[in-house]
Amino acid sequence: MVILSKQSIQQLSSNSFMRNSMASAASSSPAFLSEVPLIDLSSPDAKQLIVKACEELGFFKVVNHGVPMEFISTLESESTNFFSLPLSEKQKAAPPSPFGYGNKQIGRNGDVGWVEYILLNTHLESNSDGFLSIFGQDPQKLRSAVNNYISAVRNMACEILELMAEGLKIQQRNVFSKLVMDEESDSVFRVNHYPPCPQIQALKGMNMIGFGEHTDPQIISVLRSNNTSGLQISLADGNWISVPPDQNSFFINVGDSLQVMTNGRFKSVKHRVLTNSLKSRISMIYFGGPPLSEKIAPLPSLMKGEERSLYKEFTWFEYKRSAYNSRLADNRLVHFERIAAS
Ligand SMILES: C=C1C[C@]23C[C@@]1(O)CC[C@H]2[C@@]12CC[C@H](O)[C@@](C)(C(=O)O1)[C@H]2[C@@H]3C(=O)O
Ligand SMILES: O=C(O)CCC(=O)C(=O)O
Ligand SMILES: [Fe+2]
Repeated sequence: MVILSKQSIQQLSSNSFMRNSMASAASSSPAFLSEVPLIDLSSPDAKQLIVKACEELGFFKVVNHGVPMEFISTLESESTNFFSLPLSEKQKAAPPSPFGYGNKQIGRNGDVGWVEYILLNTHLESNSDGFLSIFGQDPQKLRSAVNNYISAVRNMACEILELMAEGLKIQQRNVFSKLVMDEESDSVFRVNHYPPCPQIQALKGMNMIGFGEHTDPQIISVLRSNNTSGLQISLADGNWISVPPDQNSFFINVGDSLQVMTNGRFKSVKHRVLTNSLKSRISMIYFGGPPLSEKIAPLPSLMKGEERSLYKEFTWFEYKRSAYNSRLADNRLVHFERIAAS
């Protein structure tokens, strides 16, 4: 269990934040998804089950993932140590522009949440040593902890993307995975800390937004959290469903770019995080993105008969620029949809 200092909790409890986020307090529906699709990566059925989950929900849970527990716990404890530092120390690594420490403000367009976080470039050499030395006591130790974790998670993401291609009967098995394995891949790593929010106990039936609803713009997101609940996904009918936490598994989100590459067959899942009144949540997410110059378009081999592309042509650079100029809850793909011919 992660225990954070009273101080780090107080840092988030400013009155202006409470006023601001009360306005966006969400009514909680305690429903838990009876079964999040569960994929055993060692099972021969994995590829079909992954395709089914991506078509129906855009979200699933993975076991037998092969990521050593030691890599996960080392990074979680480094992160816990960092978030327990005084705010003045953490702010030496701020603002997240785009990489660094962020507190309550998410992105550049006015979104706020009951969260503090670290955003890192997965090419670690692009993050300054100064930043890494604030994050960890020993930058060298931290660098290797982050490297070990990211490379193991990237390999797992690659295996999943190859199973997706096989399940979709695409000849080129690495059609998706080569994009995140590319040296130029524009991938991001994020650690979120949601301190407990005791004030919400008084607000019966309400919850504070930790991270507002959104879809992830990249190809694939690989999320691991501690055992504190909070993550919710939106179903096709608009209902929000709580995802039971599982610290030994990973959760996979289909991102907007994969929705486009499959011409809408896979769904980019809308999700959000609500804060817990008693326990802090730590999540670590790898966002696998393509190189900036990559053209994102439906794969011709997936287009059946007269099927037309639902999207205009764009590069990841163009999509990312547009996404980073949008608010969290905006539908970012709508600007890239083709108007259907009548
Ligand atoms: C409000 C925003 C935060 C975000 C950039 C954006 O303008 C819209 C997309 C957001 C998101 C969601 C998934 C990831 O957490 C993230 C790093 C990303 O690539 O897109 C965040 C961006 C962010 O926190 O800067
Ligand atoms: O922190 C979480 O559990 C999810 C956060 C998230 O969706 C994101 O950072 O994009
Ligand atoms: Fe997300």
